[in-house]
Amino acid sequence: MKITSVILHYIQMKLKNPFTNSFSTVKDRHFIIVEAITEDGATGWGECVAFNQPWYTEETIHTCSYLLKDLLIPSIIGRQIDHPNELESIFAQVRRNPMAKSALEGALWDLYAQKRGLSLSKALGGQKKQVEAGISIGLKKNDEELYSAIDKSLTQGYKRIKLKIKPGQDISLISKVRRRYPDIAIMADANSAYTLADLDLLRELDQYDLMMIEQPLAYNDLYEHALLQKELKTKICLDESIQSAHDALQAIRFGSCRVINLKIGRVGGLSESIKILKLCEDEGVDVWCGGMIETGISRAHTIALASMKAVNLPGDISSTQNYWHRDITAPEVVVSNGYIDTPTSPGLGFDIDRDALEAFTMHKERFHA
Ligand SMILES: O=C(O)CCC(=O)C1=CC=C[C@@H](O)[C@@H]1C(=O)O
Ligand SMILES: [Mg+2]
Repeated sequence: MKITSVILHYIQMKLKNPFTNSFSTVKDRHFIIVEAITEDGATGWGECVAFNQPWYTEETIHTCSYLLKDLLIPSIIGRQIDHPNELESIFAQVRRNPMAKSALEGALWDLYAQKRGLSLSKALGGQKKQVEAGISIGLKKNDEELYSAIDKSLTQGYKRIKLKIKPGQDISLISKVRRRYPDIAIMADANSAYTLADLDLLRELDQYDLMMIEQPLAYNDLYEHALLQKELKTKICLDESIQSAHDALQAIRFGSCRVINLKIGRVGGLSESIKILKLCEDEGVDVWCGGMIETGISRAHTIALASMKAVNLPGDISSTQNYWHRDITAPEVVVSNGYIDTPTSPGLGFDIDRDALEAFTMHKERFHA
């Protein structure tokens, strides 16, 4: 296939409710939606999931915009590309910056799947007809709000609940939730809010039967997580620390984690994600697909990835209704009894709602061969 033009749609979407974690409260989301068009007139879609500020990883929507416009789009436009795997060497001129690369790579995977008449799931090698959905619940103003969010998630059938924690809202929060809900599957995500000086506190979490604790220590650390994992019964899951298959290899070999939260954007795209899944399968490490408070486009990529056999735990793949009044894809992502059906039609399996896309668009930029 040959990409003859790319349109970047800069959009802004307001969340139904603010989402708070240890470092930030997200109220509205800016995305760059990538529309890539081939010489045959086919259209593929990708999404840049970076945040406005670099509190999660170092990338932002602005750094991604610069890289897409000045380096990544020019490197592929007008060029014959037979398989999205070829992008790894084409993008090698840019070190790191996985979210920028992933935004464009996702559109090429969509095109590649369409061209072969396959769903994205099948094009990746996915086998599951349905994927297991978990939900991520942000920090709340008080216990009542937290319990009501948990109750709602349980009614909707989510397979596991992820709770955000931070210093001052950790043992107290988890112990109360565990007392009130003795049998539910819960895990905690700290977004790097602790250090090894908090070892005693982190050890205390062992008594609450958490499925795992996600990214307790520094966003770029592997060494101290390995020391911590030796001290804990609870499995450590890494999120921010894993930005490539090589990071995943090091983390597994060092013993820094027993679980990986695989986010397509954070690791540079679907091709790199597949390498990580293969590694996890070979090494017997648990893995699930995370989300980025994203639109239906990125969710569609994530659902396709989660349909692969190596993904063995429910992901952060909540329904459209969880974050948005209106999404830019149709139909909505629906979670039913804790499952999402893997789409079977060619490509993403979701249509782009052009009216919604236009309604959220702040500006667009076009690039031609
Ligand atoms: O998209 C989703 O539903 C998951 C959201 C979520 O939990 C996160 C998204 C992005 C940054 C964090 O706040 C958090 C995470 O760390 O996994
Ligand atoms: Mg996380």
